[in-house]
Amino acid sequence: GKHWGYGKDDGPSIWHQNFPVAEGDRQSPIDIMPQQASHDPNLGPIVLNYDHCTSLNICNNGHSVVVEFDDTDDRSVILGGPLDNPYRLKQFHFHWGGKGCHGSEHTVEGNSYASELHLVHWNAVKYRSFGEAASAPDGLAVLGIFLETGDDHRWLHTITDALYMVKYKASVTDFKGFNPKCLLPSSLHYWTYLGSLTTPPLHESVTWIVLKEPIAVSERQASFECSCSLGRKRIRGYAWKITSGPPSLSKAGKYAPPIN
Ligand SMILES: COc1cccc(N2C=Cc3cc(S(N)(=O)=O)sc3S2(=O)=O)c1
Ligand SMILES: [Zn+2]
Repeated sequence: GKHWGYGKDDGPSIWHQNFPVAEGDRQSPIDIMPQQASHDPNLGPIVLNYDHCTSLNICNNGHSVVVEFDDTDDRSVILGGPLDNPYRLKQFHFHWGGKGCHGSEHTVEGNSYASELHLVHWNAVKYRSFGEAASAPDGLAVLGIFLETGDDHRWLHTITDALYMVKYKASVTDFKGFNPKCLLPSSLHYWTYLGSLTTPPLHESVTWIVLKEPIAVSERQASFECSCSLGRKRIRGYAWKITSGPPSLSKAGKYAPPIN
C-alpha cells in the first residue's frame, strides 16, 4: 500500500493526501471528556469470550507489533455493550510512545497514557472477510485498554520477550497459547463511540470500546521500543456522541469479572 509514518513529511498531518477519509467526521483517536459522556442505560456490559482463543504469531509490521489470532470460527469473540452481534478477535497490537513519553492514542481530558492496547475484532456475521469488514461502518469493534506505568505486569513480559524476536520490520515469529484475557483490568467499565482506524487506511469502520481502568506495566516494560515507528496521530476533535457503559456489577457479583 501507500507509505505513511509519523514523521514530518509522512505523518498524520499529511495522511489526508493519500487517505482523504482523514478529513471525515468520525475519525479516531479522540480526546475523551468523561463529563460530556452521556450514560446510556440501554448499554449492557461487554462480554469477552476468549477462553478458546488461538494466538498464532507475533509480527512487527513497521507501524506496530501485532499478535494475530485464528479467526476462522467464533472461538474468541467480543459481544454485548453497543454490539448487535459477536465480533471475532483478529489481532491485538500496542501504540507506544518514544522513550518514556506517552504514546496512547486516545486521551482522557487531554491526558495521555504510556501506551494503548487495541484488540481488533470483526463482524463475521455480516461480512465474509476481515478485509471487507474493515471498510464497513459496522465492520470492526476495537477494545482499547490504557497502559500506565506502575508495577511490573506479570504477563506482559511474555510479549516484550517475544518482541526481541521481531525487533526489525517485517519479522514474524510463532506466538502460540497467549490469552489476552490476562491483559484486562479488573473493571470493564467503558466508553463507546463510533470512530475509525487510527492509522491508514483510516476506514470509518470501528465501534470503539475504551475501558476506563488502565492496566499497570513497569517503566521497563513501557520503555521497550522496536523498530516500528513510534508516534501518535493528532487528536481529532471529540466524538459528538460518546456513551459510557453500565457500572460493572461485579461488585454485586452479578457479572463475574474477567479471570486475569
Ligand atoms: C487485511 O488487513 C487489513 C485490511 C484493512 C485494514 C487493516 N488495518 C489497518 C490499520 C489498522 C488500525 C487499527 S487501530 N489502531 O485503529 O486499532 S486496526 C487496523 S487493521 O484493521 O488491522 C488491515
Ligand atoms: Zn491501534
